Amino acid sequence: MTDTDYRDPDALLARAGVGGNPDRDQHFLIDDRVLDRVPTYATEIDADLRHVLEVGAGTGALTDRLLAVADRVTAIERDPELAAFLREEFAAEIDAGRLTVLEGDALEVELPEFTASISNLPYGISSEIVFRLLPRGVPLVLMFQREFADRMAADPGSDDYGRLSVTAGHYADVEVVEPVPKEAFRPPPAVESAIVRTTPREPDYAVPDDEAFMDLVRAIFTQRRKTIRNAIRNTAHISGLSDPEAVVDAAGEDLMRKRAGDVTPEEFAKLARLAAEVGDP
Ligand SMILES: C[S@@+](CC[C@H](N)C(=O)[O-])C[C@H]1O[C@@H](n2cnc3c(N)ncnc32)[C@H](O)[C@@H]1O
Repeated sequence: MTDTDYRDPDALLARAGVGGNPDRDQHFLIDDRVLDRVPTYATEIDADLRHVLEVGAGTGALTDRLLAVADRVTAIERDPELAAFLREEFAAEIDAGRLTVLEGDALEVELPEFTASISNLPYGISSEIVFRLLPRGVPLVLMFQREFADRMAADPGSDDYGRLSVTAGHYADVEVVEPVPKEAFRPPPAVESAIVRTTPREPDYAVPDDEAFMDLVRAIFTQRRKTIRNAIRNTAHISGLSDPEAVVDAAGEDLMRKRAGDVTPEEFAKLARLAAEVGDP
């Protein structure tokens, strides 16, 4: 907790003249205690936040807290009225060079270099944005739907384990740090939420190409009930493998007998490496 005098989230909503539109993925955080805690999950692992990226800044209730802990913040907001409100409300911080408001779709704007992302995300873009942010190798503190958060943090062998868990687990240690009830938002979303923190780690099992790795994982999980051997064979047209048999032969019998839900990120990385070495032209 901090004694900084933050802008009141209700007053921000009133000044912005918005009520939150679920059709536009707008659920604003109004619980001061949650708002205060969100940045601390990042400062616990990186006390010196130089440049924070916030995706979906809304009326700026979280932006305000981020400016208190970071040297600089870049806030992306798609809604033109909210972007205009942010530029007006935070004019002093913008003039001081501490805040940049990027108006546009976070999946399309060119992302700056940043040292952490802390965001109460629009849930409609959770998957795409997380696959964009994870390869940057910086800490992420992101609010998701609870079910998405659980899938992201799932271990091999559990029902929730899938493409999302593999990709996240490859780039970072993933923790669900706080469940957040619907009442913390206005309007309340239909489902419970949770804050996830990812702490990047240099995998000791590098992949040659992030995109090829993600394509391979996605392809194999389309056949999660099949053995990896058959999944590799059946999905070469999706993963882009030119010589799936060479990968199957090189990967070893133990791995080929498993199913996707039991394969660790490290083993997927091994497959991606083999694919680059023997399976591609
Ligand atoms: C869940 S609200 C969070 C708002 C604010 N950060 C808060 O905590 O109160 C998500 C925000 O993202 C914006 N948004 C929705 N889709 C977006 C997209 N594709 N790119 C950027 N912003 C988006 C919405 O307009 C909304 O302001």
